[in-house]
Amino acid sequence: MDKLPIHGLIIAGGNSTRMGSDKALLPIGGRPLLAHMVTGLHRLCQSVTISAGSEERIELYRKRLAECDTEGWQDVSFASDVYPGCGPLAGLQAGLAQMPEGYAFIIACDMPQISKSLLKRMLERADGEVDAVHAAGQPFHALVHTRAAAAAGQLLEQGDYRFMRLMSQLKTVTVEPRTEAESQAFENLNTPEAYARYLRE
Ligand SMILES: Nc1nc2c(ncn2[C@@H]2O[C@H](COP(=O)(O)OP(=O)(O)OP(=O)(O)O)[C@@H](O)[C@H]2O)c(=O)[nH]1
Repeated sequence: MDKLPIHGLIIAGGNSTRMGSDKALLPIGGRPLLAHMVTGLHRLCQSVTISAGSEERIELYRKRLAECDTEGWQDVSFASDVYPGCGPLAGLQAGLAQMPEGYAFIIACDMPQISKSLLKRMLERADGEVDAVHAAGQPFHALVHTRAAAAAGQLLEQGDYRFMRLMSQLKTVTVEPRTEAESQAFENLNTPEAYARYLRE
């Protein structure tokens, strides 16, 4: 399939407190979840960036990905947080700030069920004028223009770390899932129960 004219960003610098171990490294079919996420994004996007938080985490992820079948995606980029410890908004800011200009497809590291059909409908609404295209109440599996890095940085400077606060400041349009499969794109593996359920299904 032809790649879409977007770049992929995986936000992956969290603490995985609810899971109790690093979500990005959860084994699925013998490979870490992060490798599945990179493969999924690489098929759809021009490039893949992982916003991994710290330099230590970047080294760990680089090493773990290098152990996997790369399926052609040796060219993954990494970003470290400029505002460490400030949550997903800091991950978004760090990633967007170093990505090629344009729309970035933003996904959390614990969302393995990327929906190509939903993404394509989101892209149809990304006309260059809107800053972000997302489903109501959902910050991830969304398109955000790289110019939003500035507004994210301003919020972080003010000590406001709320991701949806950024969305409320941007010019956005919403695109809702139409099918069960599209809705599943928003499911996170953020607890051991969610992970066990995903492995069973
Ligand atoms: N780069 C970066 N990513 C983050 C940060 N905090 C959370 N994330 C990522 O943002 C996404 C959504 O965050 P959460 O689901 O709350 O992840 P989490 O903080 O690891 O999980 P909990 O500790 O259980 O709340 C996940 O993919 C996290 O890896 C951060 O400070 N920096």
